[in-house]
Amino acid sequence: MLFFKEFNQTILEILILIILVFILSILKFYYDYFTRSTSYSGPLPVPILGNLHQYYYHRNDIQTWLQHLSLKYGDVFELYFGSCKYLMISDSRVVERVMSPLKDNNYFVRVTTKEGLEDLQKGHNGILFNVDFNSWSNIKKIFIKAVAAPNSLRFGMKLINNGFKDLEKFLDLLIEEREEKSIEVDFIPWTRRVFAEAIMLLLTNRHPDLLSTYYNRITNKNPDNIQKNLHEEFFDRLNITSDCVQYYLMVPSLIRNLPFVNFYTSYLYNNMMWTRNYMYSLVKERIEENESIDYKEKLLSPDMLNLLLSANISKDNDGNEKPMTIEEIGDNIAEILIEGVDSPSNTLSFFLYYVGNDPDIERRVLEEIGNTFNHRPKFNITYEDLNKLEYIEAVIKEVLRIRPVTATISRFTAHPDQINEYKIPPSTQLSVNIMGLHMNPNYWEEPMKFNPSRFLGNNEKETYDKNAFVYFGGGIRMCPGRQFAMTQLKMMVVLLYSKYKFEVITKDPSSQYSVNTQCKELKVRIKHKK
Ligand code: HEM
Repeated sequence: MLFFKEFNQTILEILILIILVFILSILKFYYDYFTRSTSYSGPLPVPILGNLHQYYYHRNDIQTWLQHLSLKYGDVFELYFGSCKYLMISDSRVVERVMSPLKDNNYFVRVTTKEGLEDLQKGHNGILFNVDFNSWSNIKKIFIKAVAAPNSLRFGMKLINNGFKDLEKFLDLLIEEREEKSIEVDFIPWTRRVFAEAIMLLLTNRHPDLLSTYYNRITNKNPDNIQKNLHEEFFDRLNITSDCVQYYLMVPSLIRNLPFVNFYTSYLYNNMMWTRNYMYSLVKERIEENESIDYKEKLLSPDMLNLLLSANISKDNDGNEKPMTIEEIGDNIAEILIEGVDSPSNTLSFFLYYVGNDPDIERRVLEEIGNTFNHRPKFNITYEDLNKLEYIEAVIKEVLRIRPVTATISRFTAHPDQINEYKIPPSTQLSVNIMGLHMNPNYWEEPMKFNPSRFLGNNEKETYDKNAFVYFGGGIRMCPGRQFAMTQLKMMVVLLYSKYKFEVITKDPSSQYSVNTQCKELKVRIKHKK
């Protein structure tokens, strides 16, 4: 009896001790929080999680949540992901400094080495998370040559043209089958496949046959019996890969490894590894191919994969330049594929949605296409033609103002800074709050209204504050694929609206899960134009 009494007593003491430690650590957390040196307002964080629980609560519409927070807490406020503090910025004066085009602007780095990136064995050697200026700029030069040089832009147009021809073939087959000569489809899988085929061909000279495999599956009586091919599987997993990187950057490993949470963590991690292994085998295949052809032929295919294979970008331990490893090359290509597929396809889907819901805007889009191409039934679109499409460009900009491809853009500062009234302490993680800027009544008249005409002024600087419009980011890390993306988008708009009439059925194609905008669904009825 006495033994049990003493045993219970000890258990009780241990419990009290645990509760005391728990209470003390909470008190310490809030003491540190309320006495922090430079403080901005923001939603109250909780220990370990910070504001992550609020983030996940609002995960279906992070952009609106961030917009509300900036209205509530001001143009510079704090948000905690785990114990990491982010300063969320939606003051255009701060953005101007943070997104300066100068090489040594103090804000070159996106994020510093984070345990999350290390846990993913994702080094800092690609474009997106590179912290070393020289290695980043070498890879960027290759990117510009393969994607953004005038020849590459023209080649990109040709690829979109070919992709559209395939799309047209399959849509026409579907339309012809119907008595009513129209078809209702979710447009997202189609548009995503056109862009994915184009960027894959541009970067790796490999045709992934995504449109034909998709058509075969949806027209088969037992679609579930038709297995996805490897390329399809890869592109379906790509946006999970992008979510995985965000998740590893934001969620501390302690939480990632908690029971039940670890199921989700493994799901993301395994997806990431699957896409990586796919990329690595693609690189290995190319190395074998190159070994079997002569030097002259190799020069004929200056795609990004070959350019990366022949460049000396990495450095060994003694600082000597050396070729990149298969893994480094694969990760580089995968990064660009992620950027190059989802951003344009979401933008095009939202374009169809907004234009389809406003007959006046639709009329102006059709008029511009008609006038530019003189109502020619068959035409070859040139790069110069695309530059004339001012109204369509304004609609694309307005889509990207209201539906930016990402809710935030990160920058890290090593040195302290003072930007107007804002003090930026050293080692601060900044995050440009895009919705806070794009929907800010200080910078935009009727910000909630979809109004492309706001971008039609003769001189952009006079009509809007360019630091309040960061649809392609800004400064030295600004999207290097922007011209390529704009060219492809305009081309798709011209081709689609010249041939088809669209009736938008989906009422709310709102964004989905995570900081990246994902158009969830876009049901449209498509028929031929008379
Ligand atoms: C509608 C289409 C697109 C939009 C709205 C878009 C937007 C963005 C934004 C906001 C950033 C961050 C910029 C910053 O940190 O300041 C970015 C970065 C990037 N984008 Fe795009 N993008 C698009 C299409 C593309 C395409 C088609 C490619 C490739 C072919 C691409 C490649 C990249 C790369 C490599 C980066 C990282 C740049 C760096 O860290 O230095 N993007 N993009």
